[in-house]
Amino acid sequence: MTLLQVQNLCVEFRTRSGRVQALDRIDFSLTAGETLGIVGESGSGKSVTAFALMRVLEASARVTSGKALLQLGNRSLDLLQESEASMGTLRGKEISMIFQNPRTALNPIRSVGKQIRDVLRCHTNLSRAQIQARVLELLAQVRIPDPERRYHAYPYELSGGLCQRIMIALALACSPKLLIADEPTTGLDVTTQATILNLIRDLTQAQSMSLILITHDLALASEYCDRILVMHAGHTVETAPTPDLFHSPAHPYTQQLIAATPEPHKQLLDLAPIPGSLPDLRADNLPPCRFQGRCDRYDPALCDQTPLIQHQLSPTHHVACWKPLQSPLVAPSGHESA
Ligand SMILES: Nc1ncnc2c1ncn2[C@@H]1O[C@H](COP(=O)(O)OP(=O)(O)OP(=O)(O)O)[C@@H](O)[C@H]1O
Repeated sequence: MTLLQVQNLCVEFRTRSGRVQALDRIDFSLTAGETLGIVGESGSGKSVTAFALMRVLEASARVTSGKALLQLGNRSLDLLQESEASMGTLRGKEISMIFQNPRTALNPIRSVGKQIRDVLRCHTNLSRAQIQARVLELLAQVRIPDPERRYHAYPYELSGGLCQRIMIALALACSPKLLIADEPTTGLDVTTQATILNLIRDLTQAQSMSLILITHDLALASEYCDRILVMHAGHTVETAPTPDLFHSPAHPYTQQLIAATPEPHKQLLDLAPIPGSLPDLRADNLPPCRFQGRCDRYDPALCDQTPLIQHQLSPTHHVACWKPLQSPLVAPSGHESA
């Protein structure tokens, strides 16, 4: 069953130096209980996608088109159209987010136990005693040692790893249907990273939640995600089940990302850096394919056609490229297969 359907999502920022077209026609869906990885280099639009879904974009941002349909029972809500009051109810209860830096996401002047208590007070009808018990249960679930004592701790008294566990407890307090984890292990050491990601995976699986895991690390996404969506410069360039993406990448950017991803058998010199950089998203006449300036398969006669083509390689594998590395299933009507 589809839990979330994002269609044609476009977001821009107004800046002094012009309009930044941060997201352009983002499309993806997520089924109940599925883990979707959103990967791409810095600036590709991963966080803006998450903020748009949570409706926490900053004031200079504007959603210029699109839908984000969240299925709750037999109700379908468009997250981009819901009132602020309705979003206040949905956030924390039905959709939650774990942010990159737990120290800045947590309230620095409130004890962590009280912060979890606040979420439960806001979204449940539990009694005072039940809330207290649930907070301790959540602290134990995210494996905080000595929950009774840590309840009274302030974020500055806890390590980065413990703060991230508190964020997870806050996000999962009301068992939302969808959890968005935006680079949840930024700034943590490798061992703590694995512990935090395993914790997120175990808790979301135990509650059959859907998870969107945002990361620039393709290797990490391959370990934790059922499906991967690759973003480049505000475009969705490829979506596929994780094994398909690795065995038969269809977009040249995905292929380059895989070649740049460390693996146990690869030497440092085997890793191929991705040439070039993201295009300037302030440009008024961005090319239809935003990867063309970095692509060795670029053919102006084909690749400058607008709009950018969406090829289907299998029912679950899609690529936005005129010259994909794999043959499409069927050429879309009106187009020759590239
Ligand atoms: N406040 C802002 N004003 C102007 N442009 C912005 C603003 N915030 C984000 N952008 C632009 O939106 C684009 C997408 O940014 P986003 O933060 O989503 O990237 P990201 O893929 O999450 O990167 P990172 O991995 O570094 O978090 C970038 O080009 C960025 O410059």
